[in-house]
This record gives sequence, structure tokens and C-alpha cells, in this order.
Amino acid sequence: MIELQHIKKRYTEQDEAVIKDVTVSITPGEFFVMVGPSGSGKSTILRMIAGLESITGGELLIDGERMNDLPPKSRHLSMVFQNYALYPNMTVSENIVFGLKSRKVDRATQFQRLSDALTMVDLTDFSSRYPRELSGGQRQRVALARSIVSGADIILMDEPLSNLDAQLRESMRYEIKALQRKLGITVIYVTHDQTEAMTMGDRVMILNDGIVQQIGTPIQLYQVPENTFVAKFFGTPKMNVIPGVTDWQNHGVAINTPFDPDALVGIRPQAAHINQENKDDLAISLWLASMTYIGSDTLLFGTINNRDETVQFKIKGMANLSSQQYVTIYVSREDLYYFDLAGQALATVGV
Ligand SMILES: Nc1ncnc2c1ncn2[C@@H]1O[C@H](COP(=O)(O)OP(=O)(O)OP(=O)(O)O)[C@@H](O)[C@H]1O
Repeated sequence: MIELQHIKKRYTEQDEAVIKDVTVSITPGEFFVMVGPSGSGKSTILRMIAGLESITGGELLIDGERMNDLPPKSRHLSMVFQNYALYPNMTVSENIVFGLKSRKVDRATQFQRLSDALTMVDLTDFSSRYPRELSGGQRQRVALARSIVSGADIILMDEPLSNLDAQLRESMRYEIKALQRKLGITVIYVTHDQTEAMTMGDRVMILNDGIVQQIGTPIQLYQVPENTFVAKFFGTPKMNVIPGVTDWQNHGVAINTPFDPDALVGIRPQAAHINQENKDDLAISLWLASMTYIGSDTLLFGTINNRDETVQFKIKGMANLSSQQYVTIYVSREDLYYFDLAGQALATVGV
């Protein structure tokens, strides 16, 4: 169990804290993802857990023991970095067992762990190659193997797939996740990629400006976002959040909207359809600026009620519409999200 209790980080006296007040418990065997935009503080938290960065305030406990001031090697964890940091003049095998050698683990154990790890990451045939003779994905797997043989119960990973091409990144996501399940290890994984967070995380913590926005399963974050930041972060294309609903009514643009004037309304692009399905569907008059047909769907780009911000909808199939005119689209009321003007979610009550 890894517990962060009111963790804070300030790099210098004069600057404001980059991590404001983070509290979370990570359970053994969990795949825990920290996600957020660049500069939100993900790596800082990971490095504080690893012991590579001092903790300004709060408590870090691992299995109930206070870790704040212990050196990295006393924390029983292993870290995989973005740049794999393999030794160029050592073979794959030598790289993997390097840590065990320096800890003077006996040769038989070294050999056994190496052979298990090579099998696990599917690199047995590459064991005597040098890093320069491997692809990026293979190098990454060597780095993972090295973490795994370390025998640590907790592995920290900071954007480990960021240097890989899209295809490899996708397959590695599954390999890492499968390996983690098989070994029952705890992984804390940092990424700025929403898809990676959603596909890998048992639970995901989303950060912005050093403040936790929400912690939950991927389904909870998608279905019940606690604020507009979370709502817009997950989902492609991102959720439309439309302010000033009374305006719509006054302009007769939204045809049947008894909305609370103090609310923002969130509509996921794929919730829209061009035929009315229920008689109380919300009807929206959209100025359709342009459309893109992307095979399975059509993306609509436009504006509502002459607002500057572009809204985007995604319609199934090839939409039979023309751009540069008003079109009516429909959204089921159950598919609407409501937020207050500060962006905090309101209970989704029927309106
Ligand atoms: N050594 C440092 N000294 C001072 N400020 C730092 C230091 N390291 C990071 N910061 C600042 O702390 C904040 C959080 O940085 P951090 O690297 O944790 O973010 P991140 O979410 O991991 O970003 P990225 O996705 O870009 O890696 C940023 O504003 C950054 O400029």
C-alpha cells in the first residue's frame, strides 16, 4: 500500500507550490495512472515517491512506514524512465542483471531471474545483442525487464512509451498491462495521453496545475466527470461545453430547452444525431461551417447562436447535410451533462 497524505512540493522558497495537496492510497497490485497536461506535476509526484525529489509537506507511507526521508534504494521500488538509460556497451542480458550483480545476488538466482524476465518480455533470442542493435520497442522492453528482475513490488513508470511509434505504443500498452497482472506488481504510471490512461489504468488520477481534479476508474471519469476539466480531457473529440443557455432560449436557437440559466451544458460530440429519436430530445440549431467524412462517421464543425467557439459533433455514417447553413441536430436528454458556472458538475437531473 502506498499512501500519499496531503503531499506538497515547492521547488524554491519564492515560487508557489507545484503540487498543492495530494492525498491518495494506491492498493497492492493496482495499475495506477497519473495523467494531466504538461507541467501539471505528474513527474514531480512520481519522483517524490521514488525518493529522487524531496517532499515539502505531507506524508509518504509505503506499507504503513514513513518514507519521506529514506533514500531511493530503501523504498523497495524500481523506476523506468522515458529515455531507457541502457548501458550501450553491455548486452541485453548484462543490462538486465546489472542491478542484481551490483547487489551481489548469487549467480544461480541471477541466471534464473534473467531467463524468466527474457521470456516474459519475449526477448530470449536477443539476449546477446547490444542496445544499438535493437528497435525502440525492444529497448523499452529491456528496460522493463530490468525493472522486473529487480524483484521490486512497485514499479514507477514515467512516460515509458513516449518515444515509440503509434503502433508499437499500442502493442506495448497491452504487454505492460498483461505483465503487471501476471506478476501482481503495483505500477504507478505517468502519461499525458488520455487513451493510455483509459486503456491501462485500474484507476486514474487526473491532475491540473498540481491539483487533483478527480480520481476514479476510467469509466467513472468518462461517465461522471466531476468538473469541466475532466469532462473535456477524456473523450475524442472533446466534450462541447456550452455556456449561456438562457441566450439560446432568447434567440430561439435551442428549440426546446428549459435549462437552468446558471448552468453550463456538456454534450459529447458522439451524442448528437440528425434525426429526432424521442419527442423530448434537445434540438439544437447549428450553423454548420464545415464537415469531414471520416469513413465510419461524419464530423460536423460549427457554431451555436453566433458564438465564437466552435462546437464539434460526430454523426454516425455519412451525414446527408450541406455546410454553410443552419441544420438541426438532436441530443437525448440523458446524454447531457450539467456544470455550474465555475465548472463543477451538477447532479444530472431531468429538466
Ligand atoms: N527541478 C525543478 N525546479 C523548479 N521547477 C520545476 C523543477 N522540475 C519541475 N518544475 C516545475 O514543476 C511543475 C511540474 O512539473 P512536472 O515535470 O512534474 O510536470 P509533468 O506533469 O510531469 O509535465 P510533463 O508532462 O511536461 O513532463 C512545472 O511547472 C515545472 O516547471
